[in-house]
Amino acid sequence: MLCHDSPRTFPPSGSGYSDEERRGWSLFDWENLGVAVSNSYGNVDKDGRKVILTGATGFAKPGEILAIMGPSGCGKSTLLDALAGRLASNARHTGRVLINGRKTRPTYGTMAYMTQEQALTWTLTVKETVYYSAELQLPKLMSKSEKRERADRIIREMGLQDALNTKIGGWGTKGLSGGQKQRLSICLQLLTHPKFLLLDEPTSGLDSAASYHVMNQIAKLTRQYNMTVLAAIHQPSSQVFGLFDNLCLLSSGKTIYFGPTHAANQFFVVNGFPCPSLQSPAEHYLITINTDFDEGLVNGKTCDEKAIELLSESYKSSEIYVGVQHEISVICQQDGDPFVKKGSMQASSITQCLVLVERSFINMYRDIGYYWLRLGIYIALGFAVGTVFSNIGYGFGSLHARISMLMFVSCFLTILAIGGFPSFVEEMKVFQWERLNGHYGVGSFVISHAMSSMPYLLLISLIPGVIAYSLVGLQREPEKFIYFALVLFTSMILVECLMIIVATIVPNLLMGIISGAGTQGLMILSAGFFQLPNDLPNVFWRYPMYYISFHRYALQGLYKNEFEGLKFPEYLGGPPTMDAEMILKDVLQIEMGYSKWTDLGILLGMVFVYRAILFGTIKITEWLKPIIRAFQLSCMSGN
Ligand SMILES: Nc1ncnc2c1ncn2[C@@H]1O[C@H](COP(=O)(O)OP(=O)(O)OP(=O)(O)O)[C@@H](O)[C@H]1O
Repeated sequence: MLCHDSPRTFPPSGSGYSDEERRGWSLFDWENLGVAVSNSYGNVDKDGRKVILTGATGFAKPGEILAIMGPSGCGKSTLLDALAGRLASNARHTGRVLINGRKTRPTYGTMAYMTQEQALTWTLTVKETVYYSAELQLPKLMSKSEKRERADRIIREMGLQDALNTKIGGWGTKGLSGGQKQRLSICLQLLTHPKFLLLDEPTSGLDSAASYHVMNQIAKLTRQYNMTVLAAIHQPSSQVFGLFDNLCLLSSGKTIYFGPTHAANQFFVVNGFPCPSLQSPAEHYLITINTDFDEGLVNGKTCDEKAIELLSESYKSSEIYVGVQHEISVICQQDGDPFVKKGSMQASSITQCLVLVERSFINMYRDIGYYWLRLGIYIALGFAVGTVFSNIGYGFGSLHARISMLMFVSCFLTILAIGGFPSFVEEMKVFQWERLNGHYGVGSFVISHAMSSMPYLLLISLIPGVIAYSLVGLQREPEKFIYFALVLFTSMILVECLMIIVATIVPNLLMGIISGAGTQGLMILSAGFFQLPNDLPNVFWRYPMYYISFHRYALQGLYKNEFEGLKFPEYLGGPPTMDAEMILKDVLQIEMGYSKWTDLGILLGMVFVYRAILFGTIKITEWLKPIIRAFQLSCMSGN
């Protein structure tokens, strides 16, 4: 069996750590950790709970790699999630998790965690992705060239230099392979040399040579920067296995072995499962503890639940387990450094905003579904509106046509923002992943997204606006057209923000599209067109919907803009006796106590309010999640 070059003493010699050793500590320990989920199917107990992990005890130390291994579904990811404080909402954990000997709940940005699901901006190249991430994550005192140097080095170390200018790919565009994406995700996590690095299957999708190179680089950085690394790993080769300091073997949620990698072989020998001479130890352990298949035969012994039970009991009565407990008790007696966020070590908020604006702008430019597709549809609709209402004129019939045309433009064009929803969801996924890993703050995201989308929103409101306005023949004064375009532009900004708020609350694509369309439908219904304002039922529709629907201000502004100054001939042709302002007030029940500019002002004010709501929604969601979880857990334990 291949072992690490310099095996560490285990249990530790002496009873404590020196001050030098404790400086910059990053120490994990967990005792009797159990995880159960509710609302699950399959083997559940009488309370409907399924136990995923039970009695897990262990630790992870700086400068060392702990490998978590076991058959698929044994609870490796669940253990990492529990340690990172990222369990699913239906999961409850028992037992104790300490960081630096203190009970701390890991929050945003306190550790780097590469989950199995990658969230990468698919339109960017490898180089762009790592460069932008370096600018976001690395300290403000570091120069741009130093950041790029580090990014280049990490790209090289992960063997991605040949794919430097390859786009990540997605949505039917093939870019990086699965293994390359995996390595890119590792690059992003390694940029800052984080104190805690959790990797869920870092070598999946990689061939054995690539797996070794990647893990070897991680091992080097682990020793060089004293990082504490935990990696859930499938089927490592002997070479890769030799890089690990400690091993945690799980089977059906039970710990079969936790201790130094080099002592595992002896443990299996003692328990009657010696490793065949030509087999890799890691492979042997995994075959031995896999109970998923009937034919599991190792050295003539069938590996069933009983064998697992035997190994688990044997481990609990072994000296190795005593050693683990001793190590944990030593750790707990130490007064470790408090666990701090890395915020102070990052780029300034202004730099983060500028980098995010640039990155988001490029993504919007390259993702056809973000704006370009909509622009095409808007142009087509601009022509459609222009031809249906062409040369509207000033006859009595034009009164109704004007009202309908303005209604269609202000409501239907904005409702098409739903078309960009898939892109919003993708962007939110990246944001949420980067946020969890503490790459930047919520404020930087909200401001940068608003700024990067402005040019595109101006484009998609102006071009179809010009087409529809000129073909229909609305009032010719430039001031009237500018107002028309400004209302369209502001409405686009608002609807865009509304959809991102929906994507924050409902990140599921289909549910988000339905929720977004439903919300807009309610706003349009209460805008005062389909039912006149005074006829809207007071409860809900008038108060508050009529007052919070931005479509109402857009519609009123557009009506005032178009009708003010016009006179219509009476039906059957006669002298111009119908004053348009009278029509606005008496027929359309428009509030004439203030000018159209006030309507536009309200819309602009709403832009800030909506962005503040987006900021608040993200913050509240982050704040509420642990509270809801705690409430769910107390309900579960009350069962
Ligand atoms: N939130 C959850 N709700 C219901 N079941 C869950 C939940 N989380 C995990 N499980 C179940 O717990 C078991 C362990 O899952 P986990 O993802 O930890 O396994 P794993 O060892 O990481 O597997 P793999 O190696 O295939 O990724 C699986 O059967 C999974 O379906």
